[in-house]
Amino acid sequence: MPPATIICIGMAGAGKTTFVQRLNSHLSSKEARPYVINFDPAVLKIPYEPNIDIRDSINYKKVMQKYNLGPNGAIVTSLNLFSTKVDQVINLVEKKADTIQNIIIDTPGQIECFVWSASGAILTEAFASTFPTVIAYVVDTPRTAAPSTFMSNMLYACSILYKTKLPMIVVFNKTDVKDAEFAKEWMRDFESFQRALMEERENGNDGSSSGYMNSLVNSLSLTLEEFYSQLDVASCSAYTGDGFDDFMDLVGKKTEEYDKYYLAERKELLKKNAEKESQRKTDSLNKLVKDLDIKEDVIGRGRDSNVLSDIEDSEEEEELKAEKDQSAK
Ligand SMILES: Nc1nc2c(ncn2[C@@H]2O[C@H](COP(=O)(O)OP(=O)(O)OP(=O)(O)O)[C@@H](O)[C@H]2O)c(=O)[nH]1
Repeated sequence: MPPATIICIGMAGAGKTTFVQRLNSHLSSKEARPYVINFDPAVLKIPYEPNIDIRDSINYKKVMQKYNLGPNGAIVTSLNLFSTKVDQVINLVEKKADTIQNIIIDTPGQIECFVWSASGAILTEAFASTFPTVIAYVVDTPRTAAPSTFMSNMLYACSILYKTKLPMIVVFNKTDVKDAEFAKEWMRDFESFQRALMEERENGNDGSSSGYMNSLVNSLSLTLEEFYSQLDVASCSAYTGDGFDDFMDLVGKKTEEYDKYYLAERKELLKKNAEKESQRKTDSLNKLVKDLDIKEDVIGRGRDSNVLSDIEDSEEEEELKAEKDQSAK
């Protein structure tokens, strides 16, 4: 079975890097050492030993200086430069594919730099079309305890699901600080979330007492109900290691889902893209021919092979002639 890829995405400080470190040691302790990749060019120190580290090929500080960029621009440019090596990255991982069960990917905290950049999409696509791939959306549980923050975070997760079109597990991290039961309850029971929102509004904590905000929040929470129905939720503490067995069970479930639904969709998408690309090439070739006013018979299809068959024919004729001459003698 090909190894499952877990792409860890989450807001800055949600605990992605600590989560990757804990997951790495959790799997290693079960003698299922994963393949770990760091795609965050700006991180100073990582508490695990990655198999592939973007920082080995790209110097983020130099990118900043050379192209005169700010922090986010430099992350995007570093990812762009690195994405040109994506084939080599996939080759390296494929060589190890028989000996590993999981690939774990750490991404930059500036989600938009990864999820909404062309290079992030290229890297994600490359993995998703080679291995079963799952998104682990890491959430800072204590910092999402307010209903309006919770909703913003879930809308973000929803947009990532929409963009990547990959199976997703929402990981409520830092449960050693705050239990994630409240969040699970809000996801299960729409009314309990509405009540919490109402309380927040009555206490004047969300700063949105206008009628417009009320109706917007209500309709958004209904939209999220549909989103939750497709989600799987894990609660973990990257500090204590709690919840990692459950998380890995969900990865197994989502991998099956990937094989069942997403893979077929992906193949269809890749096929459509290939068709589009081939159509684009034909169109631009036709345009070029038209622009250069080249006559069609000059670029007639099979022209090269016609020349080849001529050579073969003439060779055959030569051989036949030689045979005839021989027998005549
Ligand atoms: N209490 C507690 N703290 C945690 C946990 N996981 C991470 N942290 C802390 O949260 C802070 C941020 O953790 P990181 O792992 O650096 O978070 P990140 O999402 O990788 O951050 P960026 O790379 O900046 O996006 C650090 O101080 C961690 O020690 C956890 O499970 N429990």
